[in-house]
Amino acid sequence: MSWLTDVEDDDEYSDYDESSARVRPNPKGNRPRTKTRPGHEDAIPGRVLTVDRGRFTVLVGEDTAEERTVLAARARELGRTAIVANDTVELVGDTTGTVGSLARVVRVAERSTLLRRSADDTDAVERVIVANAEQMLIVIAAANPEPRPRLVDRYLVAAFDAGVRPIICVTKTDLADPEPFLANFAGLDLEVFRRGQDDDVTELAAALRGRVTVAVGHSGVGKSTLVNALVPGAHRAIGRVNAVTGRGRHTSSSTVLLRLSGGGWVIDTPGVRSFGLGHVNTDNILRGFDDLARVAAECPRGCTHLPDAPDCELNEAVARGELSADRVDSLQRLLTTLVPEHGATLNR
Ligand SMILES: Nc1nc2c(ncn2[C@@H]2O[C@H](COP(=O)(O)OP(=O)(O)OP(=O)(O)O)[C@@H](O)[C@H]2O)c(=O)[nH]1
Ligand SMILES: [Zn+2]
Repeated sequence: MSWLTDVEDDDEYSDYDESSARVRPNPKGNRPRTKTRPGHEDAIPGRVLTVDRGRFTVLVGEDTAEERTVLAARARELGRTAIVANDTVELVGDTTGTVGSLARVVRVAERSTLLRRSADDTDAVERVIVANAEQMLIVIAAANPEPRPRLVDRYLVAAFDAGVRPIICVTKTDLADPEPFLANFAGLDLEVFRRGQDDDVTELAAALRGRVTVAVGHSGVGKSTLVNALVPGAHRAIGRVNAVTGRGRHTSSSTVLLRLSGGGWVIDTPGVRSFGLGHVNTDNILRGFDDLARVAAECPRGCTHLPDAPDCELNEAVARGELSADRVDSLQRLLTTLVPEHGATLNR
């Protein structure tokens, strides 16, 4: 299973059936269908900060003198449309944000990106985790717990599927040299940050400034420690790594947006440890590789682009010396995470 059993789902989902939160397969882009209804001309926009038991905390009037958080519930007319962290929604009713007030969400704006996961690799039903993120910060420890390339591959696939730019931060570089591990990703041209105990986070903070970044990482890698360094005052609970399992203990499980002091947001996803990739298709991954996608456009129909694929243009371009073997290797490794017998067993 790709999803730890000790993780609570966002309560949002327990009230609605799976079909409610799913997005229709859409190989041409990852924009979901959004329900828009006429009326409510007086509705005001806001950013969903948290989702909890059918209640949404929405930031209204962002960066203005009228900025406030408003508690809201889903309007009946919205039906079962998913509302997730960082969605832009429109509110009607009591939007004053005063204690005891409750507004209604009447619209969910079209999303620019959409991070999704399925329950496991064999499950094509997907759930939305975060909307409109621009970057995915993949947090991985140099040691304790040992870094696993296949886990990072899975995050990368989820990022490419979402249309989100992946970046990596290796923590605990005081414990081990991260370079041998990072060599696995050399062909991907990723921005990589390294951090040891108490190192400052100036460079990473600069890469996040003014952007919306969703942070993901396996338990115990030091994600909370990192988020606290990036967002002083965030007070994300720091766990202890179990000496036997090398895993941390989850202290909280709901997705939350944290504001960066220089502008921008970090979205912490304590409940999201890995991604079931049952909903992802090859084309979605290829979109993250413009240079290779252009070549692969000439492949035979239904080409898997794997090393054994007959007449695959990618393999042939490498053989002719026209494409970097490293880069095609990297793509092929990501594509193999979608082959059930590889992905499913390497999931945890
Ligand atoms: N040596 C070393 N330890 C670190 C570093 N960063 C975090 N730790 C420790 O690693 C342990 C786990 O850190 P957390 O920040 O709780 O990890 P997490 O990824 O948030 O894990 P959960 O608490 O399970 O969500 C804590 O004991 C931290 O003090 C680092 O750079 N070097
Ligand atoms: Zn091919």
